[in-house]
Amino acid sequence: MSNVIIRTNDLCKTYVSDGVQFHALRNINIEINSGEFTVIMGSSGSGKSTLLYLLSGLDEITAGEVYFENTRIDCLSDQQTAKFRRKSIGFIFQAINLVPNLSLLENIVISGYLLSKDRKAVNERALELLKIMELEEEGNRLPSQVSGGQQQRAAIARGLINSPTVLFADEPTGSLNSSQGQNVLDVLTDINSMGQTIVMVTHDIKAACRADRILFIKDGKIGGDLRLSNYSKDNREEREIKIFEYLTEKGW
Ligand SMILES: Nc1ncnc2c1ncn2[C@@H]1O[C@H](COP(=O)(O)OP(=O)(O)OP(=O)(O)O)[C@@H](O)[C@H]1O
Repeated sequence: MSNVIIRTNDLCKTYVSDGVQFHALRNINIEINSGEFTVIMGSSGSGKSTLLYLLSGLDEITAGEVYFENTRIDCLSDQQTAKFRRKSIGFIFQAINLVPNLSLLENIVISGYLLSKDRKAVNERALELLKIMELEEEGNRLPSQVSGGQQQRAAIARGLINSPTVLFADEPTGSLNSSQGQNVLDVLTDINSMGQTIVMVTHDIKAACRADRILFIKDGKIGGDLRLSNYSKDNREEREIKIFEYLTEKGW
């Protein structure tokens, strides 16, 4: 049985700005597997975030097809798309985007209340997630009263509140210092080892070495596909060397 969870067929995205077309993604054909930690890497402007937005149904495609658990998501109605987003995906942004006047706990539960009427179950799940994120003491604080790393961990909890099929992350460590970033990556690695499928965009090799697999984008096309699952997750140095070797081999 196939464990492919997301599949694209000749996926394209063209932006039009001031009447000028820009082909941000061209004929992307990829499969993403359930339970894997997939990283999308590439230089600035290569199309990484655009791909993440199309795979998660957050933006409209120009041409091609996107299948999520065998459902074609690029031609859903607005209402179906909204339901799909709430139920099947979680999303973490570089800018974190917590609501500033709500506590961390309120930020987490509010996404749950939008989907489920069982507030008690949502509250219990939120407390469980706060524990996993090591934020038990901070739940009642406002985002401004905790560190950037703690804010991002709360955002991860918010992204997980509805137990999404896939957690998408767009440069989740981009606004954090090195130790906060490592901490957020540790959390993502832990939840992946509990079975959570993750697709993360990064240009940072230290973040990418957490992946089972890295898809490289170059000028809007898939330029490489590297599997790291044969290398121990604990030996990140070996994984970083492998990525460097691969990039050198490709002449990037
Ligand atoms: N709304 C838009 N209108 C026009 N062009 C856009 C738009 N969004 C993105 N682009 C262009 O599409 C290309 C891909 O953008 P994208 O944000 O996906 O790149 P990226 O690899 O994520 O870059 P970065 O690492 O700098 O965030 C870039 O050249 C960008 O300028």
